[in-house]
Amino acid sequence: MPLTKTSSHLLSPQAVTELLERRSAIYSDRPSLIFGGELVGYKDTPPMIRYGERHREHLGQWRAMEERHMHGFLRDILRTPEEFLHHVRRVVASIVFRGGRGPRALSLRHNPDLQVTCHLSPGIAWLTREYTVRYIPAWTGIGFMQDAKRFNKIMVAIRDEPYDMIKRKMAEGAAKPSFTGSLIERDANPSIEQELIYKWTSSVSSISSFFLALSSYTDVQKRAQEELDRIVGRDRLPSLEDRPNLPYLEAIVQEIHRWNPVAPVALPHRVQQDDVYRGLHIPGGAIVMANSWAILHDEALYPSPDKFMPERFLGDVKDLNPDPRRFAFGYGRRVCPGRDLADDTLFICVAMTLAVFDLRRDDTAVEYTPALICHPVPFRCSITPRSREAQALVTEGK
Ligand code: HEM
Repeated sequence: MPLTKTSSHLLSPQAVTELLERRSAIYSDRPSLIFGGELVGYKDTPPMIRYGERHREHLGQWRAMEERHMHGFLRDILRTPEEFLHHVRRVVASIVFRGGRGPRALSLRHNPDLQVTCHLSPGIAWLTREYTVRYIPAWTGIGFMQDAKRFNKIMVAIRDEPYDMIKRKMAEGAAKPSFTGSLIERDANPSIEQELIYKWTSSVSSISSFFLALSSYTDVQKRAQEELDRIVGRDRLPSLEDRPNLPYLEAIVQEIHRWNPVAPVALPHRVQQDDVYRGLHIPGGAIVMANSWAILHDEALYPSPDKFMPERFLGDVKDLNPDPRRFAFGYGRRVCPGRDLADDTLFICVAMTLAVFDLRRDDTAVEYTPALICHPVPFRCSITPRSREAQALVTEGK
């Protein structure tokens, strides 16, 4: 564990558990990020605010709404399968901040900058101590300052537009049920709710990974479809209630969280006072990064870590293959409050999609954008209905 005044990298489950979880009272602050925080506009979002400034709320259960949106997603895919990545973005946006689907989600269509977080390469986002960068005007033409200005504009639009629309509709009594709407109802103070929407890109990434993995590993796909046919049958779509009876699908969801984690180094934690871990002095103010990717790809914990192998979670070997959700959603008091929503959304997407579609890819390349939040590089994937009956389930809906 290399330690410096400014940053420490935790590479083992023991270190993240001991420091970020057991000692979370002092390891839950965030450092201030100049580029990714202030300049781009993430500064006052829940992931970036200093510890103790605001209280987080846990997300509620949204099963029926998730299933309804996911069914709409299947219809979209049936109509224009080649646009599946766009449909993924829209369904996640719909689940997080709107009950209905319509022009606002569509207005973001084909906007490459939507993947704003992809561009926050760790190198740039880590300009935490370079306070001078804040004062370099964009007109100097220095690349990242222009990027910051452009990203900031998009961030403000992504942040404010859907939220303002839901608020307006609620005032008119015309709002459909949505996650954001329910939060507004509970607390009229907009700060937390408004900003929760930032994170929906994380779920987009994990659902895109599902399409990438399952279209490449067709043997996994076949086994999942066999389980779905046996347990759910072919005359209805699966629901979240089926989840406990679908262990192989559950294992696929875990493997997606592990294989290419959305947030490979989680988000930085800042220790608030001097501390000692295994004889090492950790100075107050140090930035502590948990390298979740390294843990989730540790050969000693997950044998053949680069392979997409859901069956690793079906065995019961002590100390092997721990549930990756322990690491993929972050740590201690800053753990992701959207984890249940995100995990359910991923499960129902995997189950419904595989129940009715076959996925196939000729290309086997697996490439991700290097960033704080990683996405698969856009790829092609053929998506076809499994049968006439499956197609009818999508169009008629049961
Ligand atoms: C697969 C999907 C997702 C993954 C893998 C994920 C992962 C993470 C990670 C690693 C963190 C940092 C935790 C830490 O600092 O230790 C985080 C924070 C956060 N996530 Fe998620 N997330 C996902 C989806 C969501 C969704 C759908 C929402 C909201 C609707 C959400 C809301 C948040 C918020 C508000 C924080 C900041 C918490 C804090 O700093 O106290 N996330 N997430």
